[in-house]
Amino acid sequence: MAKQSIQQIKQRFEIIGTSPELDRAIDIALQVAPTDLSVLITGESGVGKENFPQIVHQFSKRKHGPYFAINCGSIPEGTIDSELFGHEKGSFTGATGTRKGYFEVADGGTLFLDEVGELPLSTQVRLLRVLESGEFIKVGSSKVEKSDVRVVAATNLDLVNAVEKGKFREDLYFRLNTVPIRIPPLRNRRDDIPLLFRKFAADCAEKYMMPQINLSEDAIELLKSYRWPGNVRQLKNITEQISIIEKERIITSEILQNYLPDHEVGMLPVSLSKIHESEHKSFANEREILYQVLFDMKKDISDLKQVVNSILEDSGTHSSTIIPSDHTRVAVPVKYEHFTDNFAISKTEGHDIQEATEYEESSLSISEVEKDMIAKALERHNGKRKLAAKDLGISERTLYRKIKEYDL
Ligand SMILES: Nc1ncnc2c1ncn2[C@@H]1O[C@H](COP(=O)(O)OP(=O)(O)OP(=O)(O)O)[C@@H](O)[C@H]1O
Repeated sequence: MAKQSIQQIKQRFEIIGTSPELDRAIDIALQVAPTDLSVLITGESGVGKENFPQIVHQFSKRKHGPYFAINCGSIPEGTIDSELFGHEKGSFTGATGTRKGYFEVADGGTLFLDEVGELPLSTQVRLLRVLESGEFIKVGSSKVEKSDVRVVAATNLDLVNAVEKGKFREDLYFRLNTVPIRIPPLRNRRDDIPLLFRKFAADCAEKYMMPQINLSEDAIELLKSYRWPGNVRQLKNITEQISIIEKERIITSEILQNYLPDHEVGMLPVSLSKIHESEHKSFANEREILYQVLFDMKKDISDLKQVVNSILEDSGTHSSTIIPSDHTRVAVPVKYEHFTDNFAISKTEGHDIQEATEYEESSLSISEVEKDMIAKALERHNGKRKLAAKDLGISERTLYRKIKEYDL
């Protein structure tokens, strides 16, 4: 494909980057588009896979037909068959009428199955059948129906590994992977990093009507040398954070490093102290949010200990009751009547020591905190995953995965 056409595609789909790997991925998408072959787009999370099925659709003979993008990871296992293939009235509780599925409504068009690796095995069987013969059966029906749909699938999982583990059908993998398109991680196309930064900074400046941020020379080098585990999505988030939080419009490497989580040396809470010191809370991904929560909880506990100690010292009863800052289990001979939001403590009147209460610093694991946060967010939003995911700052797909993982 001529460079010119690739350039036009980039403009039309607002794809930024000049790396040969990215150009090659666009080139393959354009070449395969007019055929009816299945396409599998692979690449780490956040690399920019979502544009590619649209390129395939827009440059195919189906471009005037319907196009639907379905996130397989965010649809509960119990309803995925019905979503994809439809159902008959009365086929399950709540099926008050017959419903068309995506394969029926997308007849003559393209279906983008994102996170295809998340499909349950039983749905994989149905998918293979429709891909091979165009035939499908609605849930609760026995009538075979036909549909002419082209499937473009995407995944950030290692499907070969999933096949080996028996989680993904090998025949379906080969059927979907007729033409693979691999989107390289951002760290393998470092020259694109400053271009993407400039684009996101310009978008942000326009959106919030503010002067655009620019990088100093040393900041460009730092940005390019970073590993970008969250790829373009992470770069976009960080650019937006800097645009909004920083007053300076020239971003130096000193400013920039406050926003780059220390993934190179492992994501230890120590990196949070840096964040805390600078008071720039940059959360590149959900794990960081959890570290921040843990960090804040730990700080709250030590603040609390200090308050208790100072009260005990004031009342002269401290000799045997100082709460050590680093011990996990201590005896506190104070009756806590209540803790207000700002940790004021009321002792029982007239008696400094009423009873010995055992105080145990809770040793919550990250997963426990995560589970708790997710459960609370779901409760707050009456089980509405979309709102809960937004509240938690994670994708709906990730939330769905976590719900399954924690059996919530
Ligand atoms: N080359 C690019 N130019 C401009 N924006 C990009 C580019 N690549 C990705 N983006 C932006 O980065 C964000 C993440 O991209 P996208 O959602 O396509 O990632 P993904 O690979 O599908 O991730 P996931 O597997 O987690 O769904 C989007 O906002 C997208 O617009």
